[in-house]
Amino acid sequence: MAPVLEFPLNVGQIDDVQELKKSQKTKIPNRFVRDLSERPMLPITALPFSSSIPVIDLAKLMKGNKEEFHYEILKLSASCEEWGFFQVINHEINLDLLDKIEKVATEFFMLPVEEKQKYPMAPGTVQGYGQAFVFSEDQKLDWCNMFALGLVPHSIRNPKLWPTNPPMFSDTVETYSTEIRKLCKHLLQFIALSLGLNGNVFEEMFGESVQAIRMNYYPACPRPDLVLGLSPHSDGSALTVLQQGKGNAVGLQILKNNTWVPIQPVPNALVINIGDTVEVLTNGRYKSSEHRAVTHKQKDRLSIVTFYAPSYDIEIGPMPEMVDERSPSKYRRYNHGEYSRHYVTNKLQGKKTLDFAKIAPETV
Ligand SMILES: COC(=O)C(/C=C/C1=C(C)CCCC1(C)C)=C/O[C@H]1C=C(C)C(=O)O1
Ligand SMILES: O=C(O)CCC(=O)C(=O)O
Ligand SMILES: [Fe+2]
Repeated sequence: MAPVLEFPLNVGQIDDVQELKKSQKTKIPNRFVRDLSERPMLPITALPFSSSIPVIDLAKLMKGNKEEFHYEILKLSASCEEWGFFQVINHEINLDLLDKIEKVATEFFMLPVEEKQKYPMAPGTVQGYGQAFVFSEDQKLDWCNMFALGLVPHSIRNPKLWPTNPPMFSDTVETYSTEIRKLCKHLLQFIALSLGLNGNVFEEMFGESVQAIRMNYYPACPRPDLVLGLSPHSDGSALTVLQQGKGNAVGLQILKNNTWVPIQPVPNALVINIGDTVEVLTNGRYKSSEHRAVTHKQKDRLSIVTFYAPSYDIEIGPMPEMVDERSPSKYRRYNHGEYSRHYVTNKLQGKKTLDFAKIAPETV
């Protein structure tokens, strides 16, 4: 199933942000200037909770003793309930591979714009090079260039969008994605255990999980106070794995208690967040938190993001173990393919996309 819009869209002129930057103008085009209520508060680095996102040691879950395992599982459960985010260390992914994907992604974004535009993201679609989630002429744009590919199942791949340059790009994406897929499977097992469920419950339910990768390149911006790198949203996936470029600016922020909390990168860690699907399956116990990216005046930033989601064929709804008299069902049952289509055909707008699944949107 290709989740695309079927009518022609007029999205207006979408400027390539790296090219805008090269033109050395300090004036930000109006389409990137956010309304006052949406503008980020700067400085962005020293807010009170900035170091609070929990760090989970996967080694303690995979091969720790009983006490270590128990402690880490409790930490995992608290992270998913309170933050919907955590960072994972000792994730068993070769650090050279993390460097390599960052290298090929950076090389790709450094190519001449004409080369990158050989893989265009058509309006209303989410794969290729450009800006996703733009549906109208008057929609504000993100200060970001994106490149995204569907990976699994093979039927969602568009071979025309796989770059031949840099030469190692496609092979590196394949190797990286295989490793990240294993990590997602392990994390979902521990997430199930942290809920008191059978460790295989998600994998058995998901069928052949959908996997996609998106590389986000946020050039430095002369007016980071006026723009957003990426609009506020929650992810439609079950789980998202985010790799932040080494030595980059801090840019990811999570909305917690009505405050945008910056995520300080931990060396060699991967950021994990709970997506809408796990929020629905757990009947809201584990949160798919709203997040966004902001830009930096001097430094560029790269993030490499993997979305891991159930097969489009499966039906989703709160798991019976997560529903009782005190916690009645907050979400209806629906087909994940339909949710996916709904997600990719609407602009990123906080957690609004999840209204699709809510029984009483205003009360959850
Ligand atoms: C911000 O989220 C996304 O960009 C995104 C897109 C994912 C996809 C591709 C880049 C190509 C193949 C299809 C797919 C929709 C998976 C998020 O992915 C989430 C959203 C849904 C829904 C989902 O299943 O994964
Ligand atoms: O770049 C980031 O830190 C955020 C990326 C993100 O949230 C996404 O791609 O869905
Ligand atoms: Fe996201």
